[in-house]
Amino acid sequence: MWKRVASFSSLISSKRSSTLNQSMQAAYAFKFFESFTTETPTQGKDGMFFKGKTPFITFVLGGPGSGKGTQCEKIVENFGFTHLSAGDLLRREIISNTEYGANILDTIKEGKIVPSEVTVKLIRKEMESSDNYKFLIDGFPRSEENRIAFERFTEADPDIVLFFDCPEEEMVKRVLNRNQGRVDDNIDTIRKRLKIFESLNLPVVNYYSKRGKLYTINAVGTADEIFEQVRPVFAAHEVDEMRSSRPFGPDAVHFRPFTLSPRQVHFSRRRSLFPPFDALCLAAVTRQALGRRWLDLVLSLFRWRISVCYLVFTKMLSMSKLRYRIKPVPPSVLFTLLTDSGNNIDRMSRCPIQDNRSDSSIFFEYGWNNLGSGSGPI
Ligand SMILES: Nc1ncnc2c1ncn2[C@@H]1O[C@H](COP(=O)(O)OP(=O)(O)O)[C@@H](O)[C@H]1O
Ligand SMILES: Nc1ccn([C@H]2C[C@H](O)[C@@H](COP(=O)(O)OP(=O)(O)O)O2)c(=O)n1
Repeated sequence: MWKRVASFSSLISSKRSSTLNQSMQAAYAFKFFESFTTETPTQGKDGMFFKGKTPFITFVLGGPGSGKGTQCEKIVENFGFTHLSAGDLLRREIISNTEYGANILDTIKEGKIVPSEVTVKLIRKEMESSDNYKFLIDGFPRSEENRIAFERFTEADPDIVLFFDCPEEEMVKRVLNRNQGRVDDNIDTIRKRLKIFESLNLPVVNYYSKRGKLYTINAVGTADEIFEQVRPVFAAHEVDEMRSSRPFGPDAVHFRPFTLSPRQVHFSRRRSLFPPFDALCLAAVTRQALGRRWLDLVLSLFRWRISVCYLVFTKMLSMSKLRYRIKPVPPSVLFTLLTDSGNNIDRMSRCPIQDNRSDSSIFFEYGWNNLGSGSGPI
């Protein structure tokens, strides 16, 4: 059955399938998938496996024994991802003795790659049943065929691609010491897997490198040392993620899961909350400073210490996680800060009409020109 099926999967280009017996794999892949699945796969994210939140997908690539699984455990602990190891999912099929378990076992023993549709289906099923939206997909895609099948069936694109770069001899040493009773952890299969890694996996690595998604990690060193290279990648993206899931602010308007293209989501995630306020502050300070003699610039900045403090405060806030918990200061409060506190004495002494009205109302009556436009007492 595994090798009898003659129909080609429409997902796999015949050009790519020429490498390493790919055409044969492709030939039985689609039929295999048809039998494997109990439902007709529909393309697109809507209603498929994403429950109201754009998934955050990380592909974890690297040769056998490069330490992918070890680092994934640390990423899960530190950043709350759900770890989906393609190899583990396939091994689970073997252990559960599903109809195709035996075929998967043969493929793995040979050091070859299981038909993409099978692996994609298993991954997608796990994603669908997970409450999490942050996924580490370990050991996938292992070939261009894997990558294309994933894109087609899920219409999803990885946010990050990690590549653990490890010398071959180190990988061989680690795999032979792995001691997990795996059928493919023997020198013959490892040599085959390394060849396949080079011919099929490295093109995928190059593909993501060209698209600017690849983070190459030097996989030599202790697990902790390696994780110190991995940590900043996720720390940076964690901030972006929190920004995109904020319930208020500019992103809230732009963040509409499932209707944005991955590119649009990418940009909306990077939209800052504070630029309008920062710009307003900066404009206010600059305006005050313009037209003065250069010596007055320092004084004006001092006079505007509150707005400067606000500027620094918002900048710091925009870089911290607190930004998601603190609502931005409304423009009216900002104007009050700019007009009342910093210029109180000066403005009152220069204002053509001395009265008891609130500082803000005087500002709105006399405008910028009557505020702090001299080098009087601060
Ligand atoms: N940095 C490291 N230094 C030495 N051994 C490691 C390191 N990282 C992982 N290992 C060991 O190497 C073996 C393979 O690691 P694993 O995480 O399973 O790799 P992969 O998932 O890439 O095949 C395991 O026995 C693991 O304990
Ligand atoms: N995308 C994948 C991932 C794994 N496989 C098969 C073939 C691989 O040799 C085995 C084991 O994969 P696994 O990711 O567990 O291997 P390593 O952790 O890299 O040693 O599973 C596959 O066919 N397609």
